[in-house]
Amino acid sequence: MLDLNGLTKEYGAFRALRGVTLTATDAEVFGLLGPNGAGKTTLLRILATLLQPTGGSGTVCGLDLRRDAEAIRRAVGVVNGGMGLPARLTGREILRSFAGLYSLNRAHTEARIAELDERLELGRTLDIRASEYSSGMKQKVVIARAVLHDPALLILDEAASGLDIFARRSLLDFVQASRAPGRLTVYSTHVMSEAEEVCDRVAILHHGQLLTVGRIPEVLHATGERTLERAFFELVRAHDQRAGVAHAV
Ligand SMILES: Nc1ncnc2c1ncn2[C@@H]1O[C@H](COP(=O)(O)OP(=O)(O)OP(=O)(O)O)[C@@H](O)[C@H]1O
Repeated sequence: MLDLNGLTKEYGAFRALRGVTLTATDAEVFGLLGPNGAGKTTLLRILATLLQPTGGSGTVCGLDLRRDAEAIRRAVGVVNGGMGLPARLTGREILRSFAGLYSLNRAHTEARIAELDERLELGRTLDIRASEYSSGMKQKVVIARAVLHDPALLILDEAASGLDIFARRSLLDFVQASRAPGRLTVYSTHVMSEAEEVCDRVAILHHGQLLTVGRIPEVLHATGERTLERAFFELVRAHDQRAGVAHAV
């Protein structure tokens, strides 16, 4: 489903990703964790083919990140914290206009909107303009728009940031329910409790390098810690200590 081999990304002289190798299978929620500036958004943008890697290779749903960008875009849905919506349109109009981009027919679109209304409790958001949305209402429509075409890979990048506890709960429940054959959800966050709740496996990225990839109990066991947050601190600390030693030699 997702197969990355030594992916690198340089912005000028700055190395944002330093050889990322990982695989993820369908029917799982895969967590991408890391402190600010770790390279999470860079990696997710490469998966969505919004950025080209500088080196290495990778496939999404068997499609090549470099050669098959257009096909990958049809197979991917993206949600990030900063997405905008056209202020003058209602939720239903926004979803219908997106359906047009994906060439979904009218009957399919209406059935899908009804299904997402039920799953995401879109309610009033469908019939009032986006300019009148609260941030939780906005995020629901952003998510509905991202999954309207039933993408094989759903990428959520800090999707819960800025949401109140109700909207956050409904997002996490939606992610929990997203596991299905042929579907992979990649959930990026720096909030460890969210990852602990919804992710089956996690990768911890720091300074563009993967410090670990595994099921959460394996990560806890390997670090001897009780919580993912403690395991995260320990892995980052140990890495920085080794890097400090390496710099000092
Ligand atoms: N267009 C760019 N040009 C130069 N440097 C960039 C660019 N985009 C990102 N970077 C740098 O690459 C590094 C990784 O950024 P990225 O946004 O991928 O991290 P992140 O893990 O998503 O961080 P955050 O949690 O703060 O969003 C950062 O040091 C950032 O400053």
